[in-house]
Amino acid sequence: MIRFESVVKKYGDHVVLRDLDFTVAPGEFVTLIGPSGSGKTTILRLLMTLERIDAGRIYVGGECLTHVRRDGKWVPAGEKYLRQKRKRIGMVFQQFNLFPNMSVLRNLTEAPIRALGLSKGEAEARAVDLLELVGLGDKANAHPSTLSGGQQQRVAIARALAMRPEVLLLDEVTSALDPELVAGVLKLLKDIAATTDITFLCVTHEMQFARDVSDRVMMFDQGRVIEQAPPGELFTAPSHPRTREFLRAVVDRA
Ligand SMILES: Nc1ncnc2c1ncn2[C@@H]1O[C@H](COP(=O)(O)OP(=O)(O)OP(=O)(O)O)[C@@H](O)[C@H]1O
Repeated sequence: MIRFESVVKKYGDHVVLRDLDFTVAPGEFVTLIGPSGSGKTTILRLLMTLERIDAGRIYVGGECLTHVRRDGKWVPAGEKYLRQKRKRIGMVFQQFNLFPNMSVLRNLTEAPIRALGLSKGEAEARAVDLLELVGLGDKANAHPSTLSGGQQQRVAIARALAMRPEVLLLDEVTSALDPELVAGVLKLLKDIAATTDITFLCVTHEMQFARDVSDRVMMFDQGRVIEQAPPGELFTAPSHPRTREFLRAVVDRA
């Protein structure tokens, strides 16, 4: 579960998110679409606690991510608290962000050992299972640089899953891939979404993927959700003029 409650995020004088409210239910797959610069990645960065909000509160799994109660008041959470909470949230990035000097296996075991306290054996058993799941059972000892972009992205997905996240954030995960590798990665994510109870929040320009996999699509513009609906509804009969304009532009570009 994810909940944004009256969230404001500014960079200097530039207000990126304005009193933003939305909820993603447990196990739901929600996709954020909208024009460049509208604040979609900022939402993911806030959930990764890479940025601080200026007002409001964010909740993950029913607990507040950004604030703690002290003497009956909400105060911004400290770094130690944020580190704890961050463990429940996985993210897969556009650029894979694998550790280049580690084998594929170690890419998957490093964080579970360090942050979750798993033994090396436990972490390796989990990693081996996940590499099988993403179709890379034979690449455990390979180094990321020897893999294709699609394979590297599969490793990044497996690495995120190795932390058993409650929430998985996807940020344009296919943008850096060669076109022929996109479908395989999207199919993998679709299968994971269908077979786990992970809550997904996804930013993508792949409208077909958004249509295929999402329970709900949120159209975002200038720091606000201007329309949200199941994909069948939003893509076929968008009600907001900005959504219609955006979808037309996306189709024209394709
Ligand atoms: N670190 C930063 N410092 C200053 N401004 C920033 C910073 N990060 C983002 N912004 C600004 O915040 C706004 C929202 O950016 P964000 O990356 O969230 O948009 P987006 O909707 O994800 O765009 P895109 O689809 O192009 O990735 C933009 O105007 C951007 O220039």
